[in-house]
Amino acid sequence: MRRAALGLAAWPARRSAAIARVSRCNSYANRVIGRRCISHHTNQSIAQLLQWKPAEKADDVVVNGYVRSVRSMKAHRFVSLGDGSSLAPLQALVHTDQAQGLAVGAAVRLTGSWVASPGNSQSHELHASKVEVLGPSDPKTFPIQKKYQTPEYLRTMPHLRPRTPLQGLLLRLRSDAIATLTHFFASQRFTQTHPPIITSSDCEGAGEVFTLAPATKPDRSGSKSVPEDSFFRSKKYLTVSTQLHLEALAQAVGNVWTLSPVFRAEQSDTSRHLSEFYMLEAEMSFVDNLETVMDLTENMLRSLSTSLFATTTIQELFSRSAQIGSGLAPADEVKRRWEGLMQPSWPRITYTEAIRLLQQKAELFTLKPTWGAGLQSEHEKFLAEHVGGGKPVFVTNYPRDIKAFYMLEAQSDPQSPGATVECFDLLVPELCEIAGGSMREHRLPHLLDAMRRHGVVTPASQMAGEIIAGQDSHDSGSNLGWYVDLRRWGCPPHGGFGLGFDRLLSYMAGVQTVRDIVAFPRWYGRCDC
Ligand SMILES: NC(=O)C[C@H](N)C(=O)O
Repeated sequence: MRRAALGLAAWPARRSAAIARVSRCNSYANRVIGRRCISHHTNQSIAQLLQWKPAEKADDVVVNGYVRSVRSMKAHRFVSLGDGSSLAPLQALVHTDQAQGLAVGAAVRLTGSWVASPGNSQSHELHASKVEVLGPSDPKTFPIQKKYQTPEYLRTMPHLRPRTPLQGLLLRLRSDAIATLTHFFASQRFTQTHPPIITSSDCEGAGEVFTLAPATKPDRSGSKSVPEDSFFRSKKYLTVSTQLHLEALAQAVGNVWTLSPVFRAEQSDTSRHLSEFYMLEAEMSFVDNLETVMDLTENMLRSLSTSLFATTTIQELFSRSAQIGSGLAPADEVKRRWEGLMQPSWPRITYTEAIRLLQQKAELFTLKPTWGAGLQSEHEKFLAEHVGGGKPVFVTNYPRDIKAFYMLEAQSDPQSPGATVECFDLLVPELCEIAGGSMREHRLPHLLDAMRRHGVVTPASQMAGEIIAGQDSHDSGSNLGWYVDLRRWGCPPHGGFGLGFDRLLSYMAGVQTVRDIVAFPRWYGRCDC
Protein backbone atom coordinates (compact mmCIF):
# COMPACT_ATOMS: atom_id res chain seq x y z
CA MET A 1 0.00 0.00 0.00
CA ARG A 2 1.26 3.47 -0.76
CA ARG A 3 1.09 5.09 2.63
CA ALA A 4 2.09 8.55 1.43
CA ALA A 5 -0.71 8.61 -1.11
CA LEU A 6 -3.23 7.79 1.59
CA GLY A 7 -1.71 10.23 4.07
CA LEU A 8 -1.54 7.32 6.47
CA ALA A 9 1.22 8.52 8.74
CA ALA A 10 -0.65 11.73 9.50
CA TRP A 11 -4.02 10.13 10.05
CA PRO A 12 -3.87 7.10 12.31
CA ALA A 13 -7.63 6.55 12.31
CA ARG A 14 -7.76 6.66 8.54
CA ARG A 15 -4.77 4.38 8.44
CA SER A 16 -6.39 1.63 10.49
CA ALA A 17 -9.58 1.94 8.44
CA ALA A 18 -7.55 1.57 5.24
CA ILE A 19 -5.65 -1.40 6.62
CA ALA A 20 -8.90 -3.02 7.70
CA ARG A 21 -10.30 -2.45 4.22
CA VAL A 22 -7.29 -4.04 2.54
CA SER A 23 -7.24 -7.01 4.87
CA ARG A 24 -10.96 -7.49 4.26
CA CYS A 25 -10.21 -7.40 0.56
CA ASN A 26 -7.62 -10.13 0.97
CA SER A 27 -9.80 -12.31 3.14
CA TYR A 28 -10.99 -15.80 2.42
CA ALA A 29 -14.61 -14.67 2.25
CA ASN A 30 -13.75 -12.20 -0.42
CA ARG A 31 -11.92 -14.66 -2.54
CA VAL A 32 -14.73 -17.12 -2.13
CA ILE A 33 -17.57 -14.77 -2.75
CA GLY A 34 -15.65 -12.82 -5.35
CA ARG A 35 -16.99 -9.50 -4.04
CA ARG A 36 -15.40 -6.53 -5.70
CA CYS A 37 -13.33 -4.56 -3.31
CA ILE A 38 -11.00 -2.41 -5.31
CA SER A 39 -9.75 1.00 -4.48
CA HIS A 40 -7.02 3.00 -6.10
CA HIS A 41 -3.62 3.36 -4.53
CA THR A 42 -3.68 0.03 -2.75
CA ASN A 43 -1.99 -3.12 -3.98
CA GLN A 44 -4.66 -5.70 -4.64
CA SER A 45 -4.15 -9.39 -5.12
CA ILE A 46 -4.11 -10.36 -8.78
CA ALA A 47 -7.33 -12.36 -8.28
CA GLN A 48 -9.10 -9.20 -7.12
CA LEU A 49 -7.73 -7.08 -9.91
CA LEU A 50 -8.77 -9.58 -12.56
CA GLN A 51 -12.36 -9.36 -11.35
CA TRP A 52 -12.36 -5.60 -11.53
CA LYS A 53 -13.63 -4.44 -14.89
CA PRO A 54 -14.12 -0.67 -14.76
CA ALA A 55 -15.45 1.07 -17.85
CA GLU A 56 -13.01 3.96 -17.34
CA LYS A 57 -9.28 3.53 -17.00
CA ALA A 58 -8.08 3.60 -13.39
CA ASP A 59 -4.73 5.16 -12.54
CA ASP A 60 -2.26 4.52 -9.72
CA VAL A 61 -3.03 0.84 -9.42
CA VAL A 62 -0.28 -1.08 -7.64
CA VAL A 63 0.26 -4.80 -7.99
CA ASN A 64 2.84 -7.17 -6.49
CA GLY A 65 3.74 -10.48 -8.07
CA TYR A 66 6.21 -12.85 -9.67
CA VAL A 67 7.06 -12.77 -13.35
CA ARG A 68 5.73 -15.91 -15.03
CA SER A 69 6.82 -15.01 -18.57
CA VAL A 70 7.96 -12.10 -20.68
CA ARG A 71 7.17 -11.56 -24.36
CA SER A 72 9.21 -8.92 -26.19
CA MET A 73 7.66 -6.59 -28.77
CA LYS A 74 9.39 -3.68 -30.44
CA ALA A 75 8.78 -0.96 -27.92
CA HIS A 76 7.09 -2.99 -25.19
CA ARG A 77 7.19 -6.17 -23.22
CA PHE A 78 4.14 -8.19 -22.31
CA VAL A 79 4.74 -9.39 -18.80
CA SER A 80 2.64 -12.17 -17.33
CA LEU A 81 2.43 -11.83 -13.56
CA GLY A 82 1.21 -14.29 -10.92
CA ASP A 83 0.96 -14.02 -7.12
CA GLY A 84 -0.62 -17.35 -6.21
CA SER A 85 -4.08 -15.81 -5.78
CA SER A 86 -5.42 -16.97 -9.14
CA LEU A 87 -4.71 -19.48 -11.85
CA ALA A 88 -4.93 -16.82 -14.55
CA PRO A 89 -2.03 -14.36 -14.75
CA LEU A 90 -2.28 -10.61 -14.98
CA GLN A 91 -0.97 -9.12 -18.19
CA ALA A 92 1.11 -5.97 -17.92
CA LEU A 93 2.44 -3.83 -20.70
CA VAL A 94 5.83 -2.37 -19.85
CA HIS A 95 7.86 0.02 -21.96
CA THR A 96 11.17 -1.56 -23.01
CA ASP A 97 13.11 1.25 -21.33
CA GLN A 98 11.64 0.24 -17.99
CA ALA A 99 11.92 -3.52 -18.45
CA GLN A 100 15.35 -3.94 -16.89
CA GLY A 101 15.26 -6.88 -14.46
CA LEU A 102 11.81 -8.10 -15.52
CA ALA A 103 12.95 -11.71 -15.76
CA VAL A 104 11.05 -14.96 -15.18
CA GLY A 105 10.87 -15.66 -11.45
CA ALA A 106 11.57 -12.07 -10.32
CA ALA A 107 9.47 -10.52 -7.54
CA VAL A 108 8.21 -7.16 -8.77
CA ARG A 109 5.88 -4.29 -7.94
CA LEU A 110 4.21 -2.54 -10.86
CA THR A 111 2.28 0.69 -10.72
CA GLY A 112 0.17 1.90 -13.59
CA SER A 113 -3.22 2.24 -15.21
CA TRP A 114 -5.79 -0.54 -15.29
CA VAL A 115 -7.36 -0.36 -18.74
CA ALA A 116 -9.60 -2.44 -21.00
CA SER A 117 -7.45 -4.84 -23.01
CA PRO A 118 -7.75 -5.35 -26.76
CA GLY A 119 -6.53 -8.97 -26.31
CA ASN A 120 -8.86 -11.99 -26.08
CA SER A 121 -7.42 -13.64 -23.02
CA GLN A 122 -8.12 -10.87 -20.50
CA SER A 123 -10.67 -8.10 -20.15
CA HIS A 124 -8.19 -5.61 -18.67
CA GLU A 125 -4.43 -5.16 -18.46
CA LEU A 126 -2.00 -2.99 -16.57
CA HIS A 127 -0.10 -0.28 -18.43
CA ALA A 128 2.88 0.13 -16.15
CA SER A 129 4.32 3.54 -15.45
CA LYS A 130 6.63 2.38 -12.67
CA VAL A 131 8.54 -0.88 -12.31
CA GLU A 132 10.28 -1.97 -9.12
CA VAL A 133 12.24 -5.21 -9.08
CA LEU A 134 12.09 -6.21 -5.42
CA GLY A 135 13.66 -9.64 -5.75
CA PRO A 136 15.70 -10.28 -8.90
CA SER A 137 15.88 -13.68 -10.56
CA ASP A 138 18.23 -15.29 -13.06
CA PRO A 139 15.84 -16.66 -15.70
CA LYS A 140 18.50 -18.98 -17.11
CA THR A 141 18.74 -20.96 -13.89
CA PHE A 142 15.19 -20.54 -12.51
CA PRO A 143 13.80 -24.09 -12.66
CA ILE A 144 10.06 -23.26 -12.93
CA GLN A 145 9.11 -22.54 -16.52
CA LYS A 146 5.82 -21.78 -18.21
CA LYS A 147 6.10 -24.88 -20.43
CA TYR A 148 4.79 -28.29 -19.29
CA GLN A 149 6.94 -29.77 -16.52
CA THR A 150 6.22 -33.27 -15.29
CA PRO A 151 4.93 -33.82 -11.73
CA GLU A 152 7.95 -36.06 -11.08
CA TYR A 153 10.35 -33.26 -12.04
CA LEU A 154 8.49 -30.66 -9.97
CA ARG A 155 8.53 -33.00 -6.97
CA THR A 156 12.33 -32.83 -6.95
CA MET A 157 12.14 -29.18 -5.83
CA PRO A 158 9.39 -28.90 -3.24
CA HIS A 159 10.66 -25.48 -2.12
CA LEU A 160 9.95 -23.95 -5.56
CA ARG A 161 7.01 -26.08 -6.70
CA PRO A 162 4.43 -24.04 -4.71
CA ARG A 163 5.04 -21.18 -7.16
CA THR A 164 3.48 -23.09 -10.06
CA PRO A 165 -0.10 -21.95 -10.75
CA LEU A 166 -1.53 -25.43 -10.06
CA GLN A 167 0.19 -25.74 -6.68
CA GLY A 168 -1.00 -22.25 -5.79
CA LEU A 169 -4.54 -23.35 -6.59
CA LEU A 170 -4.16 -26.49 -4.44
CA LEU A 171 -2.83 -24.46 -1.52
CA ARG A 172 -5.88 -22.20 -1.75
CA LEU A 173 -8.20 -25.22 -1.96
CA ARG A 174 -6.65 -26.57 1.26
CA SER A 175 -6.99 -23.23 3.00
CA ASP A 176 -10.62 -22.78 1.90
CA ALA A 177 -11.44 -26.34 3.01
CA ILE A 178 -9.97 -25.76 6.48
CA ALA A 179 -11.92 -22.50 6.87
CA THR A 180 -15.14 -24.22 5.79
CA LEU A 181 -14.63 -27.19 8.12
CA THR A 182 -13.84 -24.90 11.03
CA HIS A 183 -17.10 -23.12 10.36
CA PHE A 184 -18.99 -26.42 10.07
CA PHE A 185 -17.76 -27.78 13.40
CA ALA A 186 -18.34 -24.47 15.15
CA SER A 187 -21.92 -24.46 13.85
CA GLN A 188 -22.36 -27.95 15.34
CA ARG A 189 -20.93 -26.76 18.67
CA PHE A 190 -17.83 -28.95 18.51
CA THR A 191 -14.76 -27.74 20.41
CA GLN A 192 -11.59 -27.57 18.35
CA THR A 193 -8.67 -29.05 20.26
CA HIS A 194 -4.92 -29.65 19.95
CA PRO A 195 -4.01 -33.17 21.05
CA PRO A 196 -0.30 -33.97 21.33
CA ILE A 197 2.00 -35.01 18.51
CA ILE A 198 4.51 -36.77 20.77
CA THR A 199 2.87 -39.76 22.42
CA SER A 200 3.72 -42.65 24.65
CA SER A 201 1.64 -45.22 22.78
CA ASP A 202 0.73 -46.62 19.39
CA CYS A 203 -2.95 -45.78 19.02
CA GLU A 204 -3.69 -48.32 16.32
CA GLY A 205 -1.43 -51.03 17.73
CA ALA A 206 -0.21 -51.71 14.20
CA GLY A 207 3.47 -51.10 14.96
CA GLU A 208 3.79 -48.37 12.35
CA VAL A 209 5.11 -45.72 14.68
CA PHE A 210 8.16 -43.51 14.26
CA THR A 211 10.20 -43.60 17.44
CA LEU A 212 11.50 -40.30 18.70
CA ALA A 213 15.16 -39.95 19.57
CA PRO A 214 17.06 -36.83 20.67
CA ALA A 215 19.98 -35.79 18.46
CA THR A 216 23.20 -37.31 19.65
CA LYS A 217 25.84 -34.75 20.49
CA PRO A 218 29.09 -35.18 22.35
CA ASP A 219 28.68 -34.40 26.06
CA ARG A 220 31.41 -32.65 28.09
CA SER A 221 33.31 -35.83 28.71
CA GLY A 222 33.54 -36.32 24.94
CA SER A 223 31.42 -39.45 24.93
CA LYS A 224 28.75 -39.43 22.28
CA SER A 225 25.39 -40.96 22.15
CA VAL A 226 22.37 -40.21 24.33
CA PRO A 227 20.20 -43.33 24.55
CA GLU A 228 16.98 -42.84 22.60
CA ASP A 229 14.77 -43.27 25.67
CA SER A 230 16.74 -40.93 27.93
CA PHE A 231 15.04 -37.62 27.13
CA PHE A 232 11.54 -38.59 28.23
CA ARG A 233 12.87 -41.50 30.31
CA SER A 234 11.14 -44.00 28.07
CA LYS A 235 10.48 -44.47 24.38
CA LYS A 236 8.15 -41.97 22.76
CA TYR A 237 6.56 -41.89 19.33
CA LEU A 238 5.12 -39.55 16.77
CA THR A 239 1.36 -39.93 16.89
CA VAL A 240 -0.37 -42.20 14.36
CA SER A 241 -3.81 -40.89 15.36
CA THR A 242 -4.96 -38.44 18.01
CA GLN A 243 -8.09 -40.48 18.74
CA LEU A 244 -7.18 -41.72 22.22
CA HIS A 245 -6.38 -38.21 23.44
CA LEU A 246 -9.51 -36.87 21.77
CA GLU A 247 -11.51 -39.42 23.77
CA ALA A 248 -10.08 -37.95 26.98
CA LEU A 249 -11.00 -34.44 25.83
CA ALA A 250 -14.50 -35.49 24.72
CA GLN A 251 -15.05 -36.84 28.23
CA ALA A 252 -14.33 -33.33 29.48
CA VAL A 253 -16.04 -30.92 27.08
CA GLY A 254 -18.35 -32.99 24.89
CA ASN A 255 -17.92 -33.16 21.15
CA VAL A 256 -14.43 -32.31 19.94
CA TRP A 257 -12.46 -32.23 16.70
CA THR A 258 -8.97 -31.59 15.44
CA LEU A 259 -7.00 -31.35 12.22
CA SER A 260 -3.60 -32.60 13.16
CA PRO A 261 -0.47 -34.01 11.53
CA VAL A 262 -0.02 -37.74 12.06
CA PHE A 263 2.86 -40.01 11.12
CA ARG A 264 2.95 -43.57 9.87
CA ALA A 265 6.07 -45.61 9.24
CA GLU A 266 4.33 -47.73 6.62
CA GLN A 267 6.63 -48.98 3.91
CA SER A 268 4.00 -48.29 1.27
CA ASP A 269 5.31 -46.63 -1.86
CA THR A 270 1.91 -45.89 -3.41
CA SER A 271 -0.01 -42.88 -4.69
CA ARG A 272 -2.24 -43.02 -1.57
CA HIS A 273 0.33 -43.15 1.23
CA LEU A 274 2.36 -40.48 2.95
CA SER A 275 4.52 -40.86 6.05
CA GLU A 276 3.30 -37.49 7.36
CA PHE A 277 -0.25 -36.39 6.67
CA TYR A 278 -3.10 -34.44 8.18
CA MET A 279 -5.94 -36.32 9.78
CA LEU A 280 -9.27 -34.72 10.59
CA GLU A 281 -10.63 -36.45 13.68
CA ALA A 282 -13.82 -35.93 15.63
CA GLU A 283 -15.07 -37.59 18.79
CA MET A 284 -18.61 -37.44 20.17
CA SER A 285 -19.59 -38.32 23.72
CA PHE A 286 -22.96 -39.53 25.00
CA VAL A 287 -23.61 -41.11 21.64
CA ASP A 288 -24.83 -44.66 21.61
CA ASN A 289 -24.97 -45.68 17.99
CA LEU A 290 -22.72 -45.79 14.98
CA GLU A 291 -25.40 -44.22 12.78
CA THR A 292 -24.85 -40.89 14.55
CA VAL A 293 -21.11 -41.00 13.84
CA MET A 294 -21.75 -41.86 10.18
CA ASP A 295 -24.33 -39.07 9.95
CA LEU A 296 -21.75 -36.61 11.22
CA THR A 297 -19.14 -37.82 8.71
CA GLU A 298 -21.60 -37.67 5.84
CA ASN A 299 -23.04 -34.27 6.80
CA MET A 300 -19.61 -32.80 7.23
CA LEU A 301 -18.43 -33.94 3.81
CA ARG A 302 -21.64 -32.87 2.10
CA SER A 303 -21.54 -29.48 3.77
CA LEU A 304 -17.85 -29.06 2.87
CA SER A 305 -18.32 -29.95 -0.79
CA THR A 306 -21.52 -27.91 -1.16
CA SER A 307 -19.90 -24.80 0.33
CA LEU A 308 -16.70 -25.15 -1.65
CA PHE A 309 -18.51 -25.87 -4.90
CA ALA A 310 -19.65 -22.25 -5.09
CA THR A 311 -16.17 -20.79 -4.73
CA THR A 312 -13.91 -19.26 -7.36
CA THR A 313 -11.20 -21.73 -6.33
CA ILE A 314 -13.37 -24.63 -7.50
CA GLN A 315 -14.34 -22.87 -10.70
CA GLU A 316 -10.62 -22.49 -11.38
CA LEU A 317 -10.09 -26.15 -10.55
CA PHE A 318 -12.68 -27.22 -13.11
CA SER A 319 -11.26 -24.91 -15.75
CA ARG A 320 -7.78 -26.30 -15.13
CA SER A 321 -8.90 -29.93 -15.21
CA ALA A 322 -10.52 -29.27 -18.60
CA GLN A 323 -7.08 -28.48 -20.08
CA ILE A 324 -4.93 -31.12 -21.76
CA GLY A 325 -1.84 -31.96 -19.69
CA SER A 326 -3.43 -30.29 -16.65
CA GLY A 327 -1.90 -32.76 -14.18
CA LEU A 328 -5.46 -33.42 -12.92
CA ALA A 329 -8.15 -36.00 -13.65
CA PRO A 330 -10.41 -34.91 -16.54
CA ALA A 331 -13.03 -32.26 -15.71
CA ASP A 332 -16.07 -34.56 -16.10
CA GLU A 333 -14.49 -37.11 -13.74
CA VAL A 334 -13.74 -34.41 -11.15
CA LYS A 335 -17.31 -33.05 -11.46
CA ARG A 336 -18.71 -36.57 -10.96
CA ARG A 337 -16.78 -36.83 -7.71
CA TRP A 338 -18.21 -33.54 -6.45
CA GLU A 339 -21.74 -34.53 -7.46
CA GLY A 340 -21.35 -37.78 -5.51
CA LEU A 341 -20.16 -35.94 -2.41
CA MET A 342 -23.01 -33.42 -2.58
CA GLN A 343 -25.78 -36.03 -2.88
CA PRO A 344 -27.83 -37.11 0.17
CA SER A 345 -28.25 -40.61 1.64
CA TRP A 346 -24.99 -42.44 1.07
CA PRO A 347 -25.40 -46.24 1.04
CA ARG A 348 -24.44 -48.18 4.17
CA ILE A 349 -23.76 -51.91 3.96
CA THR A 350 -22.24 -54.31 6.42
CA TYR A 351 -18.94 -56.03 5.82
CA THR A 352 -20.78 -59.37 5.82
CA GLU A 353 -23.10 -58.16 3.04
CA ALA A 354 -20.10 -56.74 1.18
CA ILE A 355 -18.29 -60.10 1.31
CA ARG A 356 -21.41 -61.81 -0.02
CA LEU A 357 -21.61 -59.35 -2.92
CA LEU A 358 -17.92 -59.74 -3.69
CA GLN A 359 -18.13 -63.53 -3.57
CA GLN A 360 -20.85 -63.44 -6.21
CA LYS A 361 -18.30 -61.72 -8.47
CA ALA A 362 -15.28 -63.71 -7.26
CA GLU A 363 -14.02 -64.24 -10.82
CA LEU A 364 -13.22 -60.51 -11.07
CA PHE A 365 -10.65 -60.53 -8.31
CA THR A 366 -7.08 -61.72 -7.93
CA LEU A 367 -7.58 -62.24 -4.19
CA LYS A 368 -10.59 -64.26 -3.09
CA PRO A 369 -12.97 -62.28 -0.85
CA THR A 370 -13.13 -64.23 2.41
CA TRP A 371 -15.03 -63.44 5.60
CA GLY A 372 -12.49 -62.60 8.27
CA ALA A 373 -9.89 -61.12 5.96
CA GLY A 374 -9.42 -57.43 5.26
CA LEU A 375 -10.89 -55.97 2.08
CA GLN A 376 -8.26 -55.58 -0.63
CA SER A 377 -8.18 -52.42 -2.69
CA GLU A 378 -9.66 -54.29 -5.68
CA HIS A 379 -12.60 -55.25 -3.44
CA GLU A 380 -13.03 -51.74 -2.10
CA LYS A 381 -12.87 -50.37 -5.61
CA PHE A 382 -15.65 -52.70 -6.73
CA LEU A 383 -17.84 -51.76 -3.78
CA ALA A 384 -17.22 -48.04 -4.20
CA GLU A 385 -18.17 -48.24 -7.85
CA HIS A 386 -21.06 -50.71 -7.79
CA VAL A 387 -22.79 -50.07 -4.49
CA GLY A 388 -22.42 -46.31 -4.38
CA GLY A 389 -23.49 -45.40 -7.90
CA GLY A 390 -21.19 -42.37 -7.63
CA LYS A 391 -21.88 -41.69 -3.96
CA PRO A 392 -19.44 -42.62 -1.20
CA VAL A 393 -20.24 -45.94 0.54
CA PHE A 394 -20.06 -46.84 4.23
CA VAL A 395 -19.00 -50.41 4.95
CA THR A 396 -19.77 -51.24 8.58
CA ASN A 397 -19.26 -53.97 11.19
CA TYR A 398 -15.94 -55.53 10.25
CA PRO A 399 -14.72 -58.68 12.02
CA ARG A 400 -13.44 -57.92 15.49
CA ASP A 401 -10.08 -59.57 14.94
CA ILE A 402 -8.97 -57.42 12.02
CA LYS A 403 -9.81 -54.08 13.63
CA ALA A 404 -8.24 -52.04 16.41
CA PHE A 405 -8.58 -52.99 20.08
CA TYR A 406 -10.63 -49.92 21.10
CA MET A 407 -13.70 -50.67 18.96
CA LEU A 408 -17.00 -51.56 20.60
CA GLU A 409 -18.11 -55.13 20.03
CA ALA A 410 -21.38 -55.27 18.05
CA GLN A 411 -24.52 -57.05 19.25
CA SER A 412 -24.30 -60.51 17.74
CA ASP A 413 -25.74 -60.60 14.25
CA PRO A 414 -27.33 -63.91 13.13
CA GLN A 415 -26.24 -63.13 9.56
CA SER A 416 -22.59 -62.83 10.51
CA PRO A 417 -20.35 -65.89 10.83
CA GLY A 418 -18.20 -64.27 13.57
CA ALA A 419 -17.92 -61.43 16.06
CA THR A 420 -17.90 -57.94 14.60
CA VAL A 421 -17.31 -54.43 15.88
CA GLU A 422 -19.32 -51.20 15.56
CA CYS A 423 -17.12 -49.54 12.98
CA PHE A 424 -17.11 -48.21 9.43
CA ASP A 425 -14.81 -47.47 6.56
CA LEU A 426 -15.94 -44.83 4.09
CA LEU A 427 -15.06 -45.68 0.49
CA VAL A 428 -15.09 -43.37 -2.51
CA PRO A 429 -14.71 -44.43 -6.16
CA GLU A 430 -11.10 -44.52 -7.45
CA LEU A 431 -9.39 -43.70 -4.17
CA CYS A 432 -11.28 -46.13 -1.87
CA GLU A 433 -10.89 -45.58 1.87
CA ILE A 434 -10.87 -41.95 2.96
CA ALA A 435 -12.28 -42.21 6.47
CA GLY A 436 -12.81 -44.72 9.23
CA GLY A 437 -14.65 -44.52 12.52
CA SER A 438 -16.20 -46.54 15.29
CA MET A 439 -18.01 -46.64 18.57
CA ARG A 440 -15.40 -47.02 21.28
CA GLU A 441 -15.37 -49.73 23.97
CA HIS A 442 -16.37 -47.69 27.03
CA ARG A 443 -16.76 -50.58 29.50
CA LEU A 444 -13.65 -51.34 31.55
CA PRO A 445 -13.76 -55.16 31.64
CA HIS A 446 -14.57 -55.38 27.93
CA LEU A 447 -11.74 -53.01 27.03
CA LEU A 448 -9.27 -55.02 29.10
CA ASP A 449 -10.45 -58.20 27.38
CA ALA A 450 -10.03 -56.63 23.96
CA MET A 451 -6.54 -55.38 24.82
CA ARG A 452 -5.60 -58.83 26.00
CA ARG A 453 -6.97 -60.39 22.83
CA HIS A 454 -5.09 -57.95 20.64
CA GLY A 455 -1.91 -58.35 22.65
CA VAL A 456 -1.85 -54.63 23.30
CA VAL A 457 -0.77 -54.93 26.92
CA THR A 458 1.72 -57.69 27.44
CA PRO A 459 3.01 -57.88 31.05
CA ALA A 460 1.07 -60.49 33.01
CA SER A 461 0.81 -58.22 36.05
CA GLN A 462 -1.32 -55.84 34.05
CA MET A 463 -3.73 -58.37 32.66
CA ALA A 464 -5.95 -58.76 35.73
CA GLY A 465 -7.70 -55.45 35.44
CA GLU A 466 -4.87 -53.85 37.39
CA ILE A 467 -3.55 -51.49 34.78
CA ILE A 468 -2.61 -48.24 36.47
CA ALA A 469 -1.55 -45.13 34.61
CA GLY A 470 2.19 -44.93 34.18
CA GLN A 471 2.91 -48.58 34.96
CA ASP A 472 2.48 -50.22 31.59
CA SER A 473 5.17 -51.74 29.50
CA HIS A 474 7.48 -49.21 27.92
CA ASP A 475 8.72 -51.56 25.28
CA SER A 476 5.54 -52.80 23.72
CA GLY A 477 4.46 -49.36 22.54
CA SER A 478 1.32 -49.89 24.57
CA ASN A 479 1.68 -47.49 27.45
CA LEU A 480 -2.06 -47.24 27.78
CA GLY A 481 -2.78 -47.28 31.48
CA TRP A 482 -4.10 -43.72 31.21
CA TYR A 483 -6.48 -44.77 28.43
CA VAL A 484 -7.84 -47.58 30.57
CA ASP A 485 -8.20 -45.09 33.43
CA LEU A 486 -10.72 -43.15 31.35
CA ARG A 487 -13.07 -46.14 31.75
CA ARG A 488 -12.78 -46.10 35.52
CA TRP A 489 -14.44 -42.75 36.10
CA GLY A 490 -17.47 -41.62 34.15
CA CYS A 491 -17.02 -42.97 30.67
CA PRO A 492 -20.21 -42.56 28.59
CA PRO A 493 -20.82 -44.38 25.32
CA HIS A 494 -18.91 -42.49 22.64
CA GLY A 495 -17.55 -42.73 19.12
CA GLY A 496 -15.76 -40.84 16.42
CA PHE A 497 -13.97 -40.94 13.12
CA GLY A 498 -10.73 -40.00 11.39
CA LEU A 499 -10.48 -38.76 7.82
CA GLY A 500 -7.33 -38.57 5.72
CA PHE A 501 -7.43 -34.87 4.90
CA ASP A 502 -4.80 -35.00 2.15
CA ARG A 503 -6.50 -37.98 0.53
CA LEU A 504 -9.79 -36.13 0.58
CA LEU A 505 -8.24 -33.05 -1.03
CA SER A 506 -6.52 -35.10 -3.71
CA TYR A 507 -9.85 -36.81 -4.44
CA MET A 508 -11.70 -33.50 -4.67
CA ALA A 509 -9.00 -31.89 -6.81
CA GLY A 510 -8.49 -34.89 -9.09
CA VAL A 511 -4.79 -34.94 -8.22
CA GLN A 512 -3.37 -38.34 -9.17
CA THR A 513 -1.18 -38.83 -6.12
CA VAL A 514 -1.27 -37.49 -2.57
CA ARG A 515 2.38 -36.53 -3.10
CA ASP A 516 1.18 -33.65 -5.24
CA ILE A 517 -1.50 -32.33 -2.89
CA VAL A 518 0.98 -31.76 -0.07
CA ALA A 519 3.52 -28.95 -0.37
CA PHE A 520 6.38 -30.87 1.23
CA PRO A 521 5.50 -34.57 0.91
CA ARG A 522 7.25 -37.27 2.91
CA TRP A 523 6.88 -40.89 1.90
CA TYR A 524 8.81 -44.13 2.10
CA GLY A 525 12.36 -43.28 1.09
CA ARG A 526 11.78 -39.55 0.52
CA CYS A 527 11.92 -36.47 2.72
CA ASP A 528 13.63 -33.84 0.61
CA CYS A 529 13.44 -30.52 2.37
N1 LIG B 1 -10.13 -41.06 15.03
C1 LIG B 1 -10.30 -42.20 14.38
O1 LIG B 1 -11.27 -42.91 14.52
C2 LIG B 1 -9.21 -42.64 13.43
C3 LIG B 1 -8.62 -43.95 13.79
N2 LIG B 1 -7.92 -43.93 15.04
C4 LIG B 1 -7.62 -44.33 12.67
O2 LIG B 1 -6.45 -44.06 12.81
O3 LIG B 1 -8.05 -44.83 11.66
